[in-house]
Amino acid sequence: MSDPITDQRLLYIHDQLSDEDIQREVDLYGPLTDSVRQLIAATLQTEVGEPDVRRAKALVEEAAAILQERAIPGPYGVRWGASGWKRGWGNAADGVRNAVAPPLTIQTDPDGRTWTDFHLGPQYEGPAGLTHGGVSALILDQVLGDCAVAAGSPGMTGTLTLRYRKPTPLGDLHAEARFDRMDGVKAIVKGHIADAAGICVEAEGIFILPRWAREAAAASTAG
Ligand SMILES: CCCCCCCC/C=C\CCCCCCCC(=O)SCCNC(=O)CCNC(=O)[C@H](O)C(C)(C)COP(=O)(O)OP(=O)(O)OC[C@H]1O[C@@H](n2cnc3c(N)ncnc32)[C@H](O)[C@@H]1OP(=O)(O)O
Repeated sequence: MSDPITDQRLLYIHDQLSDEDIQREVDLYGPLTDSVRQLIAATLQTEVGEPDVRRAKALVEEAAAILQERAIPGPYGVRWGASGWKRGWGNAADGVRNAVAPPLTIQTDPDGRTWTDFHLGPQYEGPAGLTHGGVSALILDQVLGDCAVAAGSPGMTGTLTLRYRKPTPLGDLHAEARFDRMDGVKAIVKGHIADAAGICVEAEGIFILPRWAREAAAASTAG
């Protein structure tokens, strides 16, 4: 029987890929992902006639069949190359190969502040003309989670608390996070999403390295 903890561990993979090979994959798959992202927006915005909709559908199905000819059977997981280059390429917020991701390019300043300027297209709509609250949560989860990583305390999200202070428009937005403190094994990180006029959503996250990873880290330090 499959065990979720074992399944999860098996998807953290050190595959020793060289930086040159990883860069080649970025250059190959990145533009494909961008094209699919364009397709998602076009699918919801198009007003062409019925024959064109049907023709587009057939072309999309043909493209999907080509890509499915050889494919991994499940999630991409998190992989590291020989130099330590980390690829969370299936990640729903910033995955290089995930067209559902806005995408986010998350930066970290020397003082540990983690931030991203990003653009949300029409596919992220919740209330009319506004960003879906769950999408804001997705983005804050990732930006706060990366801030915990930058602070040296990576972890799964234990608790994410949000306060939606004012409606978040679609379009150009900014998100940022700062490490607040450790409380035992819990890393506490605070952040927000803002538009040009100010803060829209505030967040506090508690990130915890799972027990199995804490035990593996303790064993490798001891050994
Ligand atoms: C080889 C490398 C391995 C790396 C490992 C990778 C980690 C990720 C790294 C980098 C990612 C960066 C990007 C992230 C961005 C995206 C994040 C997401 O979307 S995450 C998906 C959503 N979250 C879940 O699905 C969590 C599901 N929950 C769990 O897995 C566990 O419940 C977990 C890890 C949260 C805690 O499990 P326990 O077994 O480690 O916890 P116990 O040992 O019982 O408690 C430790 C302390 O934490 C508190 N605690 C436990 N659960 C809590 C919770 N949910 N909220 C707040 N505190 C909690 C407890 O009260 C205890 O506190 P006291 O030490 O007594 O003060």
